[in-house]
Amino acid sequence: MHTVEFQSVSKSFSEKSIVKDISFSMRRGEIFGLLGPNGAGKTTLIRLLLDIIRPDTGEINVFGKLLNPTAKNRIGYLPEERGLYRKTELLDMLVYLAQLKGMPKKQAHLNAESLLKSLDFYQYKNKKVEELSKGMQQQIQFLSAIIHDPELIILDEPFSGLDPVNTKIVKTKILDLRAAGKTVILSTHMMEQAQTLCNRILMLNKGRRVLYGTVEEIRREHGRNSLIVELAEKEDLNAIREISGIKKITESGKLIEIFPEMGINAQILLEELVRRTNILRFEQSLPSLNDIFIETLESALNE
Ligand SMILES: Nc1ncnc2c1ncn2[C@@H]1O[C@H](COP(=O)(O)OP(=O)(O)OP(=O)(O)O)[C@@H](O)[C@H]1O
Repeated sequence: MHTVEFQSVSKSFSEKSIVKDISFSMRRGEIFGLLGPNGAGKTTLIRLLLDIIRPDTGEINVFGKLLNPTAKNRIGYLPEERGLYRKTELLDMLVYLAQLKGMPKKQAHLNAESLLKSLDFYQYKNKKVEELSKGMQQQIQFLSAIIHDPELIILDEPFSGLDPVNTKIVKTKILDLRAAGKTVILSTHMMEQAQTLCNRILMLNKGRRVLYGTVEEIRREHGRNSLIVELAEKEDLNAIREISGIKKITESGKLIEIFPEMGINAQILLEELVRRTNILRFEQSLPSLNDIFIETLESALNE
């Protein structure tokens, strides 16, 4: 069973098509990246998923069924526009939010205490939200999205406004959620975070699906099919030049990058290299998600 499944979903506002025939599915226990430039339709897609707006056509299933009020209590949402009860004390607010999602008060209390402790915020439990720094408020907002122990957690730009230390803390929390079998949707413009955290991604551009798959698959598909090799001895470079099927070799210090000719598999080339030279290290050169993001948008511009 998929945690979330969109089948040919489309949505227009005032006859302007915003989400165009989108299909994808999400598995339990994965971090799913929702990527795309400003205005691509990511928030609209999240609103569709949360049943805040309805699709014009297509079907959305959550936890294997059409979205219903019980399912909504199993979802946690950190919206892009933040909003907390500023005059309320931390612990009380978290308990209240969990109860709103159907959790009994006693359990809500236990959860709130445990989460506050996990971020080392327990000492602030009786502070009002407005007395906290912006970064702390941001983290409290994150906690308020998971206070009721949801199975599906939607995080819209969870790192915005956080310094590197707090970014790391939130990142660790997201990984903990995945380890606990939760499904996490991460909508972000921070490609580095998406690359390291996400199992799979969906990238939208102008409401259309332009990339979809595992990060690994997508990086390989967009790979340059080149090899980066560290040689024990520089003289080996001459031996490499004698290998047929190599289009180009570039050098950068101890590392060389070898570009095979069209139709030549990098793996076969590697076997030849190992036979003829003393290789200390090799890796297949893969583009970053950031490079792929830019390349995909640029090629869409030229269409
Ligand atoms: N309720 C609405 N009525 C009319 N147009 C809307 C509505 N909601 C969204 N849009 C339009 O849909 C498009 C996609 O917006 P959306 O907020 O989904 O993009 P996004 O990918 O989340 O962007 P960002 O990264 O900037 O947050 C935008 O052009 C926006 O103006």
